[in-house]
Amino acid sequence: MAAQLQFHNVTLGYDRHPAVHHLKGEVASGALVAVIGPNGAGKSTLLRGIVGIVKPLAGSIHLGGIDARDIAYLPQSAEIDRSFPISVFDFVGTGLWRGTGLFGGIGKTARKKILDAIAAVGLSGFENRPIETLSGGQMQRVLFARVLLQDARLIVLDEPFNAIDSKTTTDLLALVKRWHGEGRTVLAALHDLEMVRNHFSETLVLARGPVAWGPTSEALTPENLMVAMRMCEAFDDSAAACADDAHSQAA
Ligand SMILES: Nc1ncnc2c1ncn2[C@@H]1O[C@H](COP(=O)(O)OP(=O)(O)OP(=O)(O)O)[C@@H](O)[C@H]1O
Repeated sequence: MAAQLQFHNVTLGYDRHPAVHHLKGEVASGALVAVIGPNGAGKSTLLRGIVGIVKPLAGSIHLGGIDARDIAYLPQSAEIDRSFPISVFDFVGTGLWRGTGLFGGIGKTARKKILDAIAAVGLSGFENRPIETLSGGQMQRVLFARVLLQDARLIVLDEPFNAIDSKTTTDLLALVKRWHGEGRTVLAALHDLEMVRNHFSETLVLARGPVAWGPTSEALTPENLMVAMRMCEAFDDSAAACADDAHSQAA
């Protein structure tokens, strides 16, 4: 299977302080990958690196045959400014920007697509509600509807099931499985290890650097989780980029 994503010894971070170190490897097209690790392990940073929000301090990330517009990204809910005055319909409709442009009009076909996406996440009737009035679980459904509409080859989900009830989780997990069944590549940062074991075929255990990466049954072991915990605890947050990273960046 062709690679959808390649990590070439990539280091990602903020203000020259690395948050994810020396990641090498690739994600096959159509893979369903869980990214797990303790708090602060670098999961969000890695996902932000993939979608281009965080630029590598060293090394590189290659997208196999797609460009950044072909990626749908669901950020952590805390990163979304819910006070922005926008309705559910208009927010979900931003998933079509790739086709319509920022100021493109929404025609009949686009309107139907938006309504269908809202219906697919069980929110018919909520179209005119301002997003700030939604519950956490409803907002998560809205975010999934926007991803659905993006029709992307690569889908990147940052803690998509955080703080939502089991019914919502079941519904949204079914969407993830549908995307996987359609041959899309899906990466998700997750904390629920039971869910990972039961539903994700591949797992990357991250602790600033990779601890293990492969079939979930081999990567998600108590030993690897213990190593990840220790590595995160020992990590020096104020460390600068490695000398060889600084060199390769300058080159
Ligand atoms: N915008 C930022 N500026 C500076 N440092 C940041 C920024 N975002 C994250 N970091 C730091 O990068 C490191 C990795 O954070 P990251 O959010 O990627 O971890 P995570 O695995 O997603 O954690 P969690 O499970 O708690 O969401 C942490 O030390 C964090 O403080």
